[in-house]
Amino acid sequence: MSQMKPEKPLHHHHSRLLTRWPHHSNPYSPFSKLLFWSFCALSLFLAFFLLTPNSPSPNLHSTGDPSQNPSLRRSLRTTNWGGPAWEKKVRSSCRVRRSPNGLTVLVTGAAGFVGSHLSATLRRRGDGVLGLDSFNDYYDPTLKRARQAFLEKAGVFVVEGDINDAALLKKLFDVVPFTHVAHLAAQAGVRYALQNPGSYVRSNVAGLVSILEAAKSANPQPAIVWASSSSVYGLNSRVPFSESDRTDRPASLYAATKKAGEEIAHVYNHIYGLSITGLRFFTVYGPWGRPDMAYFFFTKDILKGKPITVFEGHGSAHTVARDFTYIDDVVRGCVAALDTAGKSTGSGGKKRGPAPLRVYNLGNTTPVPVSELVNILEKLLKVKAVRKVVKMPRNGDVPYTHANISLAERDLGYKPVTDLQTGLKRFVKWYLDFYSVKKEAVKEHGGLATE
Ligand SMILES: O=C(O)[C@H]1O[C@H](OP(=O)(O)OP(=O)(O)OC[C@H]2O[C@@H](n3ccc(=O)[nH]c3=O)[C@H](O)[C@@H]2O)[C@H](O)[C@@H](O)[C@@H]1O
Repeated sequence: MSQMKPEKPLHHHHSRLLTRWPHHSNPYSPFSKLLFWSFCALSLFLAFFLLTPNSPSPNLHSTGDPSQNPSLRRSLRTTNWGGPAWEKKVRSSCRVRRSPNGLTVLVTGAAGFVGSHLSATLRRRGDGVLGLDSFNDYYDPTLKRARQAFLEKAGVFVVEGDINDAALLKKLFDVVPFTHVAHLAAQAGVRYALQNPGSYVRSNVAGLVSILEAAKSANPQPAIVWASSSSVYGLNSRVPFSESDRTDRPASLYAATKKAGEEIAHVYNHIYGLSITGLRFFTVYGPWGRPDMAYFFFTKDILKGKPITVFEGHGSAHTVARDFTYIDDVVRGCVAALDTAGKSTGSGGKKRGPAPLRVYNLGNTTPVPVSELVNILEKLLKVKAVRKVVKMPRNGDVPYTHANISLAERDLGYKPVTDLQTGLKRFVKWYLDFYSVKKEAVKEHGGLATE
């Protein structure tokens, strides 16, 4: 593509180009100019797409970021949705089996960790559920495909597509009168933002806007429940974290994009009357979890006998701890948020009256030090971890999270019931089964917990 870059001053380039079209007697005619500028625009466009480098990370490559990810670029360009058979699958997945109050929910990020659990739970209850997922390769897509397989068995169709694909979203809202959107598609992970900042902006900012644009134009307008993050509290030092605390000092770009999402939610609620609920998740873990999260790759590395890096804090904030929250508890919170979401009031892009705008912490209320997380994993796996304790790098991590959940308790009836020991036991059981870890193989590294 480099030959498409202008090497000479533009006017040279201009006249040289125009000599290729001799039938235009006047090289400066309006038509020639139009051709010339179209060519320049096309060259720039192609150069932008084809010369953008790929992610440098070998195992956490690119994300929901079309410019950084060739496979995603392809999937955005090729239309693999539409047609009568596809529409039939969409409609059947959205059929409500629980009347009269059944919901019809579009779940974005349905092949993701929280999205897959939420989709299955809603479908089991008899709600109509349609999934949407880009299946990008931020982490192993085979795990996403496995989640898709269990959703298919549960009667949930997952459409393969991107949240930034406005035509696809319009089509979905044309085919199905969704009552709710559970928007869980996002570029997750705090530390990866240092490697691929653009993917956070595209998924968490542009992607959210794209969903809200589609929702505000839909008729009826759905209510939106979406995933914010405990990371919005950033450098807040008041504990436990309450929804009324400051969230204007994010420590990572990830947190900044989630905080931006909360402000964007305000705009769409204010202008268009969309009912919007943001849920601040606190380090959600459990079976079918995300391989980029510490509890997951610690398990993998401990089983392999590989060293794990355990962060410790700086100065007085010595203990690094998280309010780890078990997936089933979080899913109950999501379902309650959907059930209690008031209606959007607008139609056809016009606001008709005020609509609810809510934000809730979904945490566990019991922070546990990361060193204790490792102790529990060691006991469950019966393998001693090889720990490398290092000072927490300045990579966007915060030392401590702790949720005050009284608001969610009051409005959603949210009540987490799973402690870290219990939740990790279920995770480890799933992990060993899913990856077919043989007891014999594990014993080589020191043994394995037996039930
Ligand atoms: O709830 C949240 O707000 C966030 O929770 C997690 O972010 P995080 O809490 O950083 O979860 P992990 O990446 O699993 O890290 C857990 C703990 O392990 C520590 N850690 C991580 C990696 C490592 O190599 N060593 C280590 O000690 C981290 O500092 C952190 O304290 C998710 O990755 C985010 O997507 C989510 O928004």
